[in-house]
Amino acid sequence: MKTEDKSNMAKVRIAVIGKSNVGKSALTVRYLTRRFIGEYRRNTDLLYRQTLTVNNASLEVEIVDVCSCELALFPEEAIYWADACVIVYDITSRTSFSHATELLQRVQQIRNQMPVMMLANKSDLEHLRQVEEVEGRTISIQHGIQFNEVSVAENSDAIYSSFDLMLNECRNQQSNHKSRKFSVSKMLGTLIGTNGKVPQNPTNQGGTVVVCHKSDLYKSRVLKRRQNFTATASL
Ligand SMILES: Nc1nc2c(ncn2[C@@H]2O[C@H](COP(=O)(O)OP(=O)(O)OP(=O)(O)O)[C@@H](O)[C@H]2O)c(=O)[nH]1
Repeated sequence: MKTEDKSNMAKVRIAVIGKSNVGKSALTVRYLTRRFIGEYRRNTDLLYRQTLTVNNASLEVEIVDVCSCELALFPEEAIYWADACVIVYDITSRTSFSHATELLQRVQQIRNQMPVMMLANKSDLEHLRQVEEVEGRTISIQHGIQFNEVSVAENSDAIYSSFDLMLNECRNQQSNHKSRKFSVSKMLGTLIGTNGKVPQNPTNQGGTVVVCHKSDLYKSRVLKRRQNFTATASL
């Protein structure tokens, strides 16, 4: 795709959060590459960038996989940076469910219009289950968000359908916002003579995986700089 085409492409940023070891990295890589990788580098936040086709339209997606965000280190910067948020817990860990519930409340306190979904991972480990599906579903209904139980290891279809649904929701929000912004800039353009043209920055091409240190992510300037990062790292 040409750079000039890509500069008009919709872009969605997603923050994947949840307690350590729930499968955030495995989920992100599964969604983007269809592969399951058992072990990942710990204590590292990862930023993934990839162009996807969702509902026959290209979309530039950035996903930040925030490593083990304990409540004391609530990833506020990542939540403000993101257009949508995925909260993950592990059905074999009740503490990860309590943690996810607290994260959900805090996310909705600071970004109440942001699309959020909750994924209950490791449904293949039924014999170790500590959290019933109905518990996750109930809390999600109470907060008006999407919920699915999945197994990243077993490649549940719901991983793809739920991410796609959330990306569509973001795109719709953005196009509604854009059309409102367009009418305002058009009106201003008529008044000051710019014909409503808003300058746009060119965006990068291709899929990218950026490895960064956990502490860096809380500095928003670092995230902004990374948007122009082109080096790749193996998964
Ligand atoms: N059985 C099973 N194991 C899984 C599943 N998803 C992830 N795992 C395993 O769970 C462990 C943790 O996965 P990660 O993706 O590293 O978890 P994380 O949430 O990113 O962990 P932190 O980096 O510590 O925050 C790994 O051993 C994965 O192989 C799943 O669906 N089923």
